[in-house]
Amino acid sequence: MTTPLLTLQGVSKRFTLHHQNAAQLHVLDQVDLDLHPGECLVLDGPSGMGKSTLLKLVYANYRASSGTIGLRQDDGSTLDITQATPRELVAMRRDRVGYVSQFLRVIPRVSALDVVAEPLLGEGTPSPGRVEAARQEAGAWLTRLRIPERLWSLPPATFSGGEQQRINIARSLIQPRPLLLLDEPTASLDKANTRTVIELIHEAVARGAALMGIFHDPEVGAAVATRRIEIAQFRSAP
Ligand SMILES: Nc1ncnc2c1ncn2[C@@H]1O[C@H](COP(=O)(O)OP(=O)(O)OP(=O)(O)O)[C@@H](O)[C@H]1O
Repeated sequence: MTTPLLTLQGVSKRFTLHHQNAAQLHVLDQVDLDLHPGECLVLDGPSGMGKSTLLKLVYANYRASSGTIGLRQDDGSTLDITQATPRELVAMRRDRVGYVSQFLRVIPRVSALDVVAEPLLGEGTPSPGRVEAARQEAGAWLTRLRIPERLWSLPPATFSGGEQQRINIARSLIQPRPLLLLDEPTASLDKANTRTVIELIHEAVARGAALMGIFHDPEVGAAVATRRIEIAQFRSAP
């Protein structure tokens, strides 16, 4: 077995509900989990059990109440995401971890093509050649995800839910990062685009990425999973 890319040890998450006299909501308790390159781990479990919360902890949208989340770096060292500085998190999201949620965070006045190309531009001011190459690549992704060319120059704010979701997928996958977190990436998609996303997931697994995802469509989950876990096992009594 390969060395894990991601290692969760004793990870717990409680929310403090400030509108309810600071009551504590215990969502995840003592999560121990390894994720290896070339795996697609599907999170199963009823609604509200903490599947999205687990992905958000790994992406550092939420801070763990306890435990460590280790992400192996290229030099063999480990970044503990729970302790990472803002600068380390920016670099982590740029280079190492992609996150596809159901919703696109729209950037005002930026065209769909540039929204998708942007992760390829890196830091600083890119050369015109680099911008052109990134746009070419973005166009290939938009074509593959069946976004009509007439939409490429428009900002995605007014796109349909399924179109926005495909822009989000292209933007999140265009840069081949080692870890991908997928929160219902096919929720608004038709059959043809769902099949394309399944192919993209298979390609990411084949290149050695590690994936962790939530799929409410059981057929999609079955098509992509190399391993599954039931998230309810990490629930504790409040
Ligand atoms: N920011 C937050 N503040 C307070 N409670 C939260 C917050 N985020 C999530 N929760 C609560 O944590 C619990 C788990 O939510 P989560 O979204 O992780 O569930 P899920 O398993 O992904 O559900 P679904 O399958 O319905 O998407 C829910 O009870 C939810 O209300």
